[in-house]
Amino acid sequence: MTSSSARERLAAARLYLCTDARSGRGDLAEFADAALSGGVDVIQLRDKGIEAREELAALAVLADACRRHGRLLAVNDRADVAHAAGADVLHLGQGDLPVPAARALLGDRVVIGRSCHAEGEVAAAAVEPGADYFCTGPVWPTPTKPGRPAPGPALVRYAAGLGTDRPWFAIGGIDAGNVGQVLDAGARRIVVVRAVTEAADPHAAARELAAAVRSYDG
Ligand SMILES: Cc1ncc(COP(=O)(O)OP(=O)(O)O)c(N)n1
Ligand SMILES: Cc1nc(C(=O)O)sc1CCOP(=O)(O)O
Ligand SMILES: [Mg+2]
Repeated sequence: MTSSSARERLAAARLYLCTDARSGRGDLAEFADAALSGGVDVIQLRDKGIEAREELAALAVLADACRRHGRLLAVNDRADVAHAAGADVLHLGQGDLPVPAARALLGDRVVIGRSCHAEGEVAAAAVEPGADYFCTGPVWPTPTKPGRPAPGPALVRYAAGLGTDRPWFAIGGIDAGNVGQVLDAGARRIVVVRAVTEAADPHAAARELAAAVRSYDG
């Protein structure tokens, strides 16, 4: 895949899933198949504290699923792991590697994203050289990111008001019951964790979210 096609596919993505290595009650491949066939466009392995060797093993499972479904594989935090896994995407938070350092390690092929939690961070990420997309959140307080204050839908409205061409996603506390509020605030792309990883039927959960987000297209 060329770098431009990964960027184009990231721009076309509407539903981005972060999962740990244990989702699917031990059958990560089955879980990934269910989520991807339900409409997830990007899967990130987000498993804080996992050892690199174990992380690479889980990424190999997700990479195989992404290849079969033609979707993007994302790595959280670590440029070395993204390189070793042959990932399409690296996601960096405000406290992670600076974008130029990651870009120097990964070259132009890999899509790089940034987390933002305040207006100033959003304004900076919208023009930051080397960054391809950004995320705003948490929209609502979430146990997945304990202790992270939630700027709420106001930050989504701020990002939408910038009118930037750079792709951006809303994240934090989003599920099928409140996704309409996020879309009404101006988001056209979302990231979820529990709404799919903790769903009794991950395929149906992904399908419902993907349909909701895509219903705001065009
Ligand atoms: C797609 C996506 N958006 C935001 C985050 C959060 O990144 P960060 O703030 O670095 O926090 P951790 O996830 O590393 O705990 C993300 N991982 N992915
Ligand atoms: C990983 C993460 N990052 C956030 C941010 O605001 O950057 S919120 C978050 C957790 C989102 O999990 P859930 O969908 O289960 O609420
Ligand atoms: Mg991080």
